[in-house]
Amino acid sequence: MDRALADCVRAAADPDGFLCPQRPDRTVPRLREALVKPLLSVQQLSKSYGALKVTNDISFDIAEGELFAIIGPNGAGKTTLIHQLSGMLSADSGQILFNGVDVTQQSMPDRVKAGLARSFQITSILPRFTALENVATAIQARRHSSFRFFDRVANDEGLNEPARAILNEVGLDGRHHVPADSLSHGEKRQLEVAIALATQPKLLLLDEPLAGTSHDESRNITNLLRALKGRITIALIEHDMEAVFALADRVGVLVYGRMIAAGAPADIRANAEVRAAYLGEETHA
Ligand SMILES: Nc1ncnc2c1ncn2[C@@H]1O[C@H](COP(=O)(O)OP(=O)(O)OP(=O)(O)O)[C@@H](O)[C@H]1O
Repeated sequence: MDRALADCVRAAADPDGFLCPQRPDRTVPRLREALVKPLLSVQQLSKSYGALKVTNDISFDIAEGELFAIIGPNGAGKTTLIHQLSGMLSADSGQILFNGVDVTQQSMPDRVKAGLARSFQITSILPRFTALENVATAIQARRHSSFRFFDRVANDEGLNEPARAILNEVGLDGRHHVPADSLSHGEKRQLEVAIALATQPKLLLLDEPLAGTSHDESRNITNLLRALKGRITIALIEHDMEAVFALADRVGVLVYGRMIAAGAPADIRANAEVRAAYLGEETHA
C-alpha cells in the first residue's frame, strides 16, 4: 500500500478526518466501504404475489449511523420491502443480515429485540392512553418482552422518566398527558416514532412519516429526523422529495420492485435512469 493510501485508511477510521486530499479518486470510497461494516445487508431479496414480482432481487447495504432513504413511484414495492425487513412479511428468497446475523427467518418480535424497530403508522398507538402512557407501555413491553395493554403504567416512575425523555426528544414536550386520540395527525406521527424509540432500536424503519402532515408538522418531523440522524441508523420511505434530499446520506430508488440505483443524493438526482423513471414524473405532476 502506498503512503497516501495508508494515510487514507487511517483517515477513514476518523469520521472527522476522512477527506483524503492526497487521493481524491475512487479508491477512497471503496476503502471506506471495506472499513465500515454494514448494519443491515439485504441480499437478493424477493417477494411475489402470483406473477407480480413486488420485490425483485433487491440488494443494498445500510452502514451504521446512515440515513438511507428509499424512494419510488406508487406501487414500486417500498412498503412490501419494509414489511420484509421488519419481519411482518416473509421473503420468497434472499437474505437479510442485521448486525452480522442472518435474521431472514426471525419473527418480528425477535428482530425488535435485536434492535430492528419499525414505526407502525398510528396503528401501534393506544388511542385512549395518554402520550406518556403509550411510550411507558412500550418501554414496559421491551423490558418484559410482552405488551400488558390493560395494566396501566401511570405511577411507575421507572417507566415514566425515560418515557418523558423520549417524548421531549420527539418534540412532544407539554403534550405528555394528552390522550393519544386527541393529538393532531402530526403529533401522532411523532408519537409513533417515540414508541419505536422506546424499543431502543439500532435501526429504525420509517414508512412515510410525513404522509398527511401539515406544513408545520412536516417541518417538525423533518427536524426530528435530522436530530436522530447519526445517532440511530434510519431506513426512511418517503414521498416528500424535499425532505428526502435534505436528510438522506444515500438514496435507493425502487421501480417495479427493482432497486435501479442507490447512491448519494446528488448522484441520484443526476442519474438519467432515475430521472426518466421517477424524478422526471415528479416534475410533470
Ligand atoms: N398482499 C398483496 N397481494 C397482492 N398484491 C399486493 C399485495 N401487497 C402489495 N401488492 C401489490 O404490490 C405492489 C407494490 O405494493 P407496495 O404497497 O409495496 O408499493 P409502494 O411502493 O409502497 O406503494 P405506495 O407508494 O403507493 O405506498 C402493488 O402493485 C400492490 O398492489
